[in-house]
Amino acid sequence: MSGMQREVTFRFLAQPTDVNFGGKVHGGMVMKWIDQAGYAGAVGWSGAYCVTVAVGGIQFVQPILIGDLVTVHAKLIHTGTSSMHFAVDVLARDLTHGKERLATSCVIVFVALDGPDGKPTPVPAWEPKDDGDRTLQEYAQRLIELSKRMEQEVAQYRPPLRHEDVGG
Ligand SMILES: CCCCCCCCCCCCCCCC(=O)SCCNC(=O)CCNC(=O)[C@H](O)C(C)(C)COP(=O)(O)OP(=O)(O)OC[C@H]1O[C@@H](n2cnc3c(N)ncnc32)[C@H](O)[C@@H]1OP(=O)(O)O
Repeated sequence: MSGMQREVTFRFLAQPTDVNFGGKVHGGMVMKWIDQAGYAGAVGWSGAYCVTVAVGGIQFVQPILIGDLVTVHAKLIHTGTSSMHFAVDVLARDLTHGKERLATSCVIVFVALDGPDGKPTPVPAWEPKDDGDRTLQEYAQRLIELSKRMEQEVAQYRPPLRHEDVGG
């Protein structure tokens, strides 16, 4: 039921196909897991088809190795009209030693659409319940501001796209 499921957790083992030549999981693979967990959270919250629009504050803190137990935890921390902002932590645990460590964290933003090729559609509003929630919501809002400033910065240096550049 939409508006009821705030958190999603994926848990699996890091496999040889996930790692680079140095034996560490590719950053791109970690981002794929983040995208998938965020997508599951966004669809679970909104009950609609969702697309990724932004990722902010991503930090690769520690590597993930083959055989580590990986936990990807996505938690809704802010909703706009059609957007849902999830704080995602990726944790890794060497099963032989048992200690879990933070590998990667970020905030990922999804927008609910009224169909796979549709337009943004409203999502159920989420309200913070305690000070911890309020702190996370403020963090999401600060990242939106930073993202807008970054877009303005990038726009100054990106040449305008021509019609033929986009395959039209
Ligand atoms: C039925 C099929 C089943 C399939 C099931 C199988 C799938 C099983 C595997 C799934 C695995 C995972 C999948 C992941 C999902 C993808 O990876 S989707 C692919 C990557 N993403 C895209 O292609 C999206 C491309 N972007 C777009 O199409 C357009 O930007 C959008 C999202 C339609 C928005 O259009 P727009 O005209 O910019 O709309 P606008 O009203 O201005 O903004 C909408 C909202 O986005 C927010 N926004 C826009 N830009 C930003 C930004 N940079 N930062 C923050 N917020 C932003 C706005 O603030 C606004 O928020 P609200 O105020 O409504 O809360």
